[in-house]
Amino acid sequence: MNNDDNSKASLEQDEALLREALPVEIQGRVRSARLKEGRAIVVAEAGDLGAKAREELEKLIENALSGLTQVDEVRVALIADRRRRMIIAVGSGKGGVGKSTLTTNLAVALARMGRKVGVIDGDIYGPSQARLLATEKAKAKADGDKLIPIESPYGVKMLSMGNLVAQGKALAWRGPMAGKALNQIVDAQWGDTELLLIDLPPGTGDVQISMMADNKPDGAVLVSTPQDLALLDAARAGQLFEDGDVPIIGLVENMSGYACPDCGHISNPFGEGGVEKFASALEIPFLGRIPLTMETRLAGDAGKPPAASDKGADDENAKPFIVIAEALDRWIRNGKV
Ligand SMILES: Nc1ncnc2c1ncn2[C@@H]1O[C@H](COP(=O)(O)OP(=O)(O)OP(=O)(O)O)[C@@H](O)[C@H]1O
Repeated sequence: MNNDDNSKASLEQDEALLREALPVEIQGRVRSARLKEGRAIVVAEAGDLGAKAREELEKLIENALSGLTQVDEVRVALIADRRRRMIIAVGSGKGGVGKSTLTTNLAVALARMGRKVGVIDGDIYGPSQARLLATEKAKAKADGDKLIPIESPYGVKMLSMGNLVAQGKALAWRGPMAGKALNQIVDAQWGDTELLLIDLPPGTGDVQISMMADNKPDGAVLVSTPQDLALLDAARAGQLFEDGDVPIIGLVENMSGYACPDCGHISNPFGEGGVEKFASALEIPFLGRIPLTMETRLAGDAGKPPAASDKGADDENAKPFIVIAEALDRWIRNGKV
């Protein structure tokens, strides 16, 4: 080994020593850690943290390293090299087709598969994620200028436009204000969240336009009921993503087939297979269909997403959401559903 190799090995040894002395939950933030004549110099990522959380991070690093015999002094430099999280938008052309229900259940199913997921309720004019994720009683707090997401009981963090605006005042939030609110939520203190699902308002309005400009999603899931009119609107919503070069991950058919709770007969109030045919005509992947069931609606109102069922995919109301979440998980891993 020459001198260069020696010094490289010793730098690496120092770095490993310092990193290992830190609590596991903050190790991922460390960009570099060096030790020079008893002085530990740690550079850590804190772009997503507010003032109080930054102070705490600094203290945690100082306390952990000052206990080492090799260290006399600790210097911490916090940088704001904003960590990139994946953003997936869930959109529809029309309201009431089940976009929010799908977003919640995909988030819960992905969290149960081990992903760290956050939900953003971008539907400023009719926020529903607080009800769906049972966080209605929680108030969003802030650390300095950073909002702190709310922990739902299902392992999914969330923030809603509804947390930023007093009930009944949403209509005054037009244009740039709505877009700004969305930016503030995307920039919140999401911590180790790796994936944000945005439940968009229906259509192609202000929130969508500002999202495409400032927080362009990595992909979009479109949801539609099987009626022709809903499909045409979904196509229009899809166009917005295509125009902005956002890949459409696929199309979901919601409220397809209604199983009569008394006799089990399946009827198709909105037609059958329409969304799949439509997806194939547009060469968009078809991600799956979610039947219309009384349980799904009641579960939504009660803040108990079917995807959180203890029975997992053995629960017939959870299964369709889990199947679509698995397709999404494959897309996140290999870019293909
Ligand atoms: N598969 C389903 N089976 C039964 N009810 C459903 C299903 N999907 C959604 N619903 C119900 O339909 C209603 C509308 O759903 P949801 O709020 O998810 O739609 P949305 O497209 O987000 O609507 P909005 O545009 O108002 O935000 C809710 O009462 C919900 O519980």
